[in-house]
Amino acid sequence: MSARRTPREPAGEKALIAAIRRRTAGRTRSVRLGIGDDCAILRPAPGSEVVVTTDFSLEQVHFRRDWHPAESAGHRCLARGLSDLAAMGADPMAAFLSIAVPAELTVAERGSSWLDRFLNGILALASRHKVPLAGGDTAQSPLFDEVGSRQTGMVSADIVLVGSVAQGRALLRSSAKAGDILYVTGALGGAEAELLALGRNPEAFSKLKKSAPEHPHLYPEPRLAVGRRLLAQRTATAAIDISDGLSTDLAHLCEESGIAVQVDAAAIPVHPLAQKAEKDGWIPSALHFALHGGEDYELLFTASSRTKVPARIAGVPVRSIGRMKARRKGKPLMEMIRPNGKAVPLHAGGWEHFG
Ligand SMILES: Nc1ncnc2c1ncn2[C@@H]1O[C@H](COP(=O)(O)OP(=O)(O)OP(=O)(O)O)[C@@H](O)[C@H]1O
Ligand SMILES: Cc1ncc(C[n+]2csc(CCOP(=O)(O)O)c2C)c(N)n1
Ligand SMILES: [Mg+2]
Repeated sequence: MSARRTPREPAGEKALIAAIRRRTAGRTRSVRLGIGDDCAILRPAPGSEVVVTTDFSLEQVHFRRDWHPAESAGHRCLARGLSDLAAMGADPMAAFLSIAVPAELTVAERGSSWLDRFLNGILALASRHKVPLAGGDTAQSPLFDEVGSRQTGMVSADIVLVGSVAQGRALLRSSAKAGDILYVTGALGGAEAELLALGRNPEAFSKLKKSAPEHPHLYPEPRLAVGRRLLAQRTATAAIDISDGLSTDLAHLCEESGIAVQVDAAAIPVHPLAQKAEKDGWIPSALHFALHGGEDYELLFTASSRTKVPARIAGVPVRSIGRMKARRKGKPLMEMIRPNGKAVPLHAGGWEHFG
C-alpha cells in the first residue's frame, strides 16, 4: 500500500482504507457486502445463529512495538478473536478491525510501514482460516509520548469477529456437569515463557514475520478445527478458551456452570518452552506458568465420563486434567492434587486488568 507514496509522507485515511480494501476479498458466501458502505451485510446460513466477540489489542498492554514484530502484533490481534469463536465451536464469517495508529506508523520504511506489516500478520492468518476482513474503522492516534527525542503515540486495535453456529448448538461455559471430565488441548505455559524470553532479548525475535507453531506467544494458533469437531461430534458439554490463564479461565467455567473442579497437576501438559525456562533457572516453576500464564489460546472443555475422547482432535493433542464436582459449602471452587499427592485449593492467578 506504500508503493504510490513518497517515502516520508503519511498516507491519508482514504488511501489507507483503499489499500486495505484492495487486499481483502469483496464478496464471500457469508459476506454479501464488505468494505465500502456504511455497514457490511452478512448472510448467515439457514438454520444457523450468529456469534459475536470483540477484543482489544493495546500497545504496552497486549504487545510492545519494541518487542513484537508488527506481523506478530497483527496475527495476535486476529487470533484473540478467532480463539473465542473456536471456544464456541463456531465458523468464522467475517472480521472487523478498528485501529488507531500514530501517523508515523503509516510511513514506509524499507518498502513497508508498521501498519502494512501489522496487516500482513492479520491477513496471513485470515486467509488461512478463510475469514474475510469485512470492515472496520481507521483513525490517527494523537502524539503524546517522548521516545528518545521523538514524540510518538500508541496503537489501539479492536477486532470484532462474527461467526455462525448451528442453532442451539454453540459450546457454552455454563453447561458443564458434576462428574464430567476436564480436558485441555495442546500444552500450557509456552506463551508466558516466550514472552519472558522476548522481553529479555527482543532483537532475537525481530525477524520472525511468519506464523510458526514453535512460537506460542508470537504466533498462537486458534483451535478452530478442534472447536468445530467438539461441536459436530457432540463431544463437549462445555468449553472456554484460555486467554487469561488456566486457573482464571477454569474459574469462569466453574462459576458459569455452578460447579467445582478437581485438577490433577501431574496431568497438565506443560509446554517445552516453560520447562526450558525452569531448567535454565529463569523461573522457579514451569507448572506455575502452565497454571497461571496467559495467552496460550488453547481450549479447555468438559465431556461426559461416558464419552470416549480421542488423544488427538484435528491433529491437536488432548489431555484429561481433572474432574468436575458438585459445589459444596466450605470447599474451594477449585482444588488441585499436587504432583506429590497433596490436595490444595487452586486460586485464579492468571491475568487480570486493573489487578
Ligand atoms: N465493556 C463491556 N461491556 C459489555 N460487556 C462486556 C464488556 N467487557 C466484557 N464484556 C463481556 O463479559 C464477558 C467476559 O468477557 P471477557 O473479555 O473476560 O471474555 P473472555 O473470553 O473471558 O476473555 P478474552 O477477552 O481474553 O477473550 C463476555 O461476555 C464479554 O462480552
Ligand atoms: C507487553 C505485554 N505485556 C504483558 C503481556 C501479557 N498479557 C497481556 S494481556 C494478557 C491476558 C489476555 O488479555 P485480555 O484479558 O485482554 O484478553 C496477558 C497474559 C503481553 N501480551 N504483552
Ligand atoms: Mg474467550
